[in-house]
Amino acid sequence: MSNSLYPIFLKLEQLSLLIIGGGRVALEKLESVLGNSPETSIKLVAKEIIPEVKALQARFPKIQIHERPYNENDFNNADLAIIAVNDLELAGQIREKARNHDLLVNIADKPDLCDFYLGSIVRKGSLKIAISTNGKSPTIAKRLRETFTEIIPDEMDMVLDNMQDIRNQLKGDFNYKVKELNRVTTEYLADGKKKLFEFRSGNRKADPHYQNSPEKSKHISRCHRSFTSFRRIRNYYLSV
Ligand SMILES: C[C@@]1(CC(=O)O)c2cc3[nH]c(cc4nc(cc5[nH]c(cc(n2)[C@H]1CCC(=O)O)[C@@](C)(CC(=O)O)[C@@H]5CCC(=O)O)C(CC(=O)O)=C4CCC(=O)O)c(CCC(=O)O)c3CC(=O)O
Ligand SMILES: NC(=O)C1=CN([C@@H]2O[C@H](COP(=O)(O)OP(=O)(O)OC[C@H]3O[C@@H](n4cnc5c(N)ncnc54)[C@H](O)[C@@H]3O)[C@@H](O)[C@H]2O)C=CC1
Repeated sequence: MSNSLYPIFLKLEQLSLLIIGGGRVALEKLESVLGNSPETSIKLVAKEIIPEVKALQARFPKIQIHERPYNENDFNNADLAIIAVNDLELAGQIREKARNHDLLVNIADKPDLCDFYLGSIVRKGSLKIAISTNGKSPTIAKRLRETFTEIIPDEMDMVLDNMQDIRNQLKGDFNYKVKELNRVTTEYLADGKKKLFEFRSGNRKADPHYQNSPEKSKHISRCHRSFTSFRRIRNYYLSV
């Protein structure tokens, strides 16, 4: 079986999501969506809706809930749909209607009918990793999520903050930036804090106030911790 799924990272909060179904599976999908993109505009329609789904409305005011059978108008203005109904034939019919309205569709229990799958999602601050097993084993996707969440240190976010600072400080054309960022990360992965800090404080070397300030010590320890973590992650993977 080929693995031709193509992952993208949607700005879901700028789109409109239609969910049909209000049972356990709809709840699971909603939690995944809201956990990552809490401001998403969601219209949920289902004949019967479990209390846990209804309760989400209090915390996430952009969910509109309609307890009734779905109808054709529900597809208007939606960009994506997640279908979690307990009836395959019905799911197939809903998919056709959604397609006629140019929506991309996920049908929870029918991979063959899906335009997209939901992934298992690892989050560490700004880092996000989406995992798919090509539909073969959602349980392994979940286990991998747990493993990565455990082994990637929380300080990973500091690595990203530092790299963003460095990136913003670089002056030059695109090729120069690419070269510098590759050089910086190669060096720091190899030997760490000193060079990174010199680079980071480069434009403040002439500032005696900064050189003796608590701010400088804070920056050194922050850089040190974040790149130590980064090296630890990398060395771990190189050793297994
Ligand atoms: C194809 C896909 C389409 C889609 O739903 O998007 C799909 C399909 C199906 N799932 C089924 C069952 C389960 N799904 C889960 C869990 C998750 N399922 C998710 C995604 C996907 N599930 C897509 C493929 C992703 C990939 O490529 O790997 C996750 C990652 C994301 C999310 O849903 O948020 C989320 C984990 C989130 C997390 O915790 O990190 C569990 C485990 C549990 O709940 O503990 C079970 C029970 C155990 C088992 O079967 O493994 C069944 C059988 C239904 C039945 O038998 O009735 C089908 C239908 C079929 O395979 O035919
Ligand atoms: N992809 C996945 O992760 C998994 C998928 N599944 C499958 O997902 C499906 C849904 O599971 P549950 O949420 O547990 O089922 P459920 O029976 O609790 O929920 C089905 C929902 O569909 C609604 N519904 C039915 N007909 C409707 C209509 N005409 N208009 C509007 N709403 C309608 C019902 O009111 C209910 O809210 C099942 O078929 C199950 O096999 C189950 C486990 C995991």
